[in-house]
Amino acid sequence: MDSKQTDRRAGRYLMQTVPSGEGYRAFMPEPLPPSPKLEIDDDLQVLLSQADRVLGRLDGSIETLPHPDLFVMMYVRKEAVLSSQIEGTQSSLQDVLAAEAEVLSPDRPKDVVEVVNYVAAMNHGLARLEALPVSVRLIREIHAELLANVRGSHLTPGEVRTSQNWIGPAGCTLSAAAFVPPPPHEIGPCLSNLEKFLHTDSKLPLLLKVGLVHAQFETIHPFLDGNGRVGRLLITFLLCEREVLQKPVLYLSYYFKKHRQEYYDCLQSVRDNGTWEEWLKFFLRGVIEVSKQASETARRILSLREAHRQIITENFSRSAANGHRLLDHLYTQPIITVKNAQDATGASYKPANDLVNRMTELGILYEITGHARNRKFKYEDYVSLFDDG
Ligand SMILES: Nc1ncnc2c1ncn2[C@@H]1O[C@H](COP(=O)(O)OP(=O)(O)OP(=O)(O)O)[C@@H](O)[C@H]1O
Repeated sequence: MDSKQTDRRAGRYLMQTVPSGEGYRAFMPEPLPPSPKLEIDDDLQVLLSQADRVLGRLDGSIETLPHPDLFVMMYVRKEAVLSSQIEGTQSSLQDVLAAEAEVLSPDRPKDVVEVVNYVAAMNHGLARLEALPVSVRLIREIHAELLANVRGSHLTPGEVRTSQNWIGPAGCTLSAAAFVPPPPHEIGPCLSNLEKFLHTDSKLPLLLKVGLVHAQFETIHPFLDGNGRVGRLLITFLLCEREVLQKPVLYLSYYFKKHRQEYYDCLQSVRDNGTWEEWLKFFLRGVIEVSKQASETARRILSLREAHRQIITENFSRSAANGHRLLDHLYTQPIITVKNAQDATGASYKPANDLVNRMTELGILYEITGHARNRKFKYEDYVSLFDDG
């Protein structure tokens, strides 16, 4: 493709002026799919088949887990932490798990609320997919969940922006921005074109479609805040909606974070040079990398659970059933109090306390507060499986 064909392929810059007379260039994306159409060369083809294969394998390996939903919940939390870290919050997976053990704790850090909101947005979106296709309406609902009652809530949760925004180093002016997305009156038409593309039954392989949609969404930048997070959630929702994945287990936040500059450069080059294929290669490499990692995590969970079930069977003659019950509970809530253990097993305080103490002696749980009262216990081996990133 020659450069004349590509430099307007993704859209064009429109000169705009603010009332003070200052000029800037806002970008107007062309509707998808790209024209001239995607050139699927050997490299792209190989990446596409590999991504399809590893994603299929990931989907299958989740099915082999005894409690796939437990894995999914941990995964969603990890994604929430990573995704919120890209945005600049500082909570760790440990903070989130600890806060969940004490849901009503008044000293729950604000950053954790943001992460918990991300989990809520994910769950809301997945539940809504039963009744509503991935659409502008769903995108707005997810945005409303994501920014409800947190920093940024003044930024109109669930509403597309009515003012011009821009991307650039902190404090930069509109005219010095790295990128200025479409003017506010163009957001409606841009989003409805995107929705049309989503619902058009094209022959485009799904992963390419998802990659195109993510990049286009980031270019439209329809909200004042949270565009990165909503755009990453869209990837997961589309894969679940089209049943490539039975469970929401593909998250690219870690990959985008690790290759942040390349990620931004690829998006910018699509706009400036129409290089959709290069972006898609970057995207597919991410799908391959994170699918492999997630399959490996699933495999390790399976063997960890087997090993710990065995230890419990050998060491708990009478209370093995409660031990197994608590063990399974730990896969959803890996930091617990004795009260949590009571709730999970149905045992009264004394046997639940004995159970937790015995699991601590056996090295399955670790007490993390160092206090004699209000103790918290962590299922360290499990949590550390999610430590990457
Ligand atoms: N040239 C660019 N430089 C930086 N980010 C860009 C660029 N182009 C698009 N983006 C997108 O903008 C997103 C950030 O937008 P916004 O701050 O609204 O989202 P967020 O969810 O609050 O942040 P984050 O994505 O950092 O978590 C990035 O994740 C990226 O997808």
